[in-house]
Amino acid sequence: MKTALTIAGSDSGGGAGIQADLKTFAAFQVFGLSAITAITAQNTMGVFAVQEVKPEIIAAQIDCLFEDMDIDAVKIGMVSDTEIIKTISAALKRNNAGNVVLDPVMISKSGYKLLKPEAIEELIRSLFPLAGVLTPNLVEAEEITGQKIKNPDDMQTAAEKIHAMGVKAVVIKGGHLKSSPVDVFYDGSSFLSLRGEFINSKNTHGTGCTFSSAIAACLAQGKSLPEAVTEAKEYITGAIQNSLDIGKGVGPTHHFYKFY
Ligand SMILES: Nc1ncnc2c1ncn2[C@@H]1O[C@H](COP(=O)(O)OP(=O)(O)O)[C@@H](O)[C@H]1O
Ligand SMILES: Cc1ncc(COP(=O)(O)O)c(N)n1
Repeated sequence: MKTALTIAGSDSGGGAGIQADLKTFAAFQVFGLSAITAITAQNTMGVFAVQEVKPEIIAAQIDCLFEDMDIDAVKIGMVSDTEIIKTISAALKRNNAGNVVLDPVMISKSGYKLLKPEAIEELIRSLFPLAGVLTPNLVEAEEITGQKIKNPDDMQTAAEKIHAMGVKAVVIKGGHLKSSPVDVFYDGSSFLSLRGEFINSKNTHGTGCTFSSAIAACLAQGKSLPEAVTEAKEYITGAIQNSLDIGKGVGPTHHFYKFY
């Protein structure tokens, strides 16, 4: 069986973070591994507390997995601060990690800062060069490029700017667009528009985590990057269409909608 590692924060509410990533890997029948960067006290209403994991424990989780197993893909989510980012970058380099999907998680849907603003520069410096693909949402792409993004044309310009910053490929997610959510993929040579219908659901907690993990699972299975992003878009669309009315706030998507 193929394996995928998620390096991310724990969401006690189960809809985002490590929990969403492992469920997604399982839905793709890829064996999931995890290195937890932070523990959040979180539910569908918000994030109430965060405890970051010590950098040496994060490094130990990553090292012991690579020492023991072949890891077919890596997804990176919440990375909190500069020290943690440097630690993850060094660990991935010394273990020659491949198929790295970097989701530059900055702010939760409920408005909590999951990345310290001063750490964005380090994220660009240390993790962008290791990423096979970066998956920012509109707000994150605006933060990274310093430009406003209002429509698919702006998304293409932003994708070119981000590619020039040293990532091999980028898919800018359009879930926050006013119009139908189109995601724009760019790998330095061609663009791909991943079109979707707007699904009128309040339960979209963890959509970005689920999408990036689905890309990692497809890469672990040996699919090409364009195939992986296309299949991940199909999967997240189905997961939102079948999303779950669990909790009082923004509920989770249904990771196992293909099975039950
Ligand atoms: N209401 C929606 N209807 C259809 N697709 C959506 C909707 N919300 C998000 N998506 C899709 O889910 C994926 C995650 O996007 P987004 O919600 O923008 O990420 P994030 O969780 O990082 O903010 C993208 O493929 C996006 O197009
Ligand atoms: C641990 C963790 N990682 C990522 C997210 C982002 O997910 P969302 O944007 O849906 O709040 C989150 N809320 N919690």
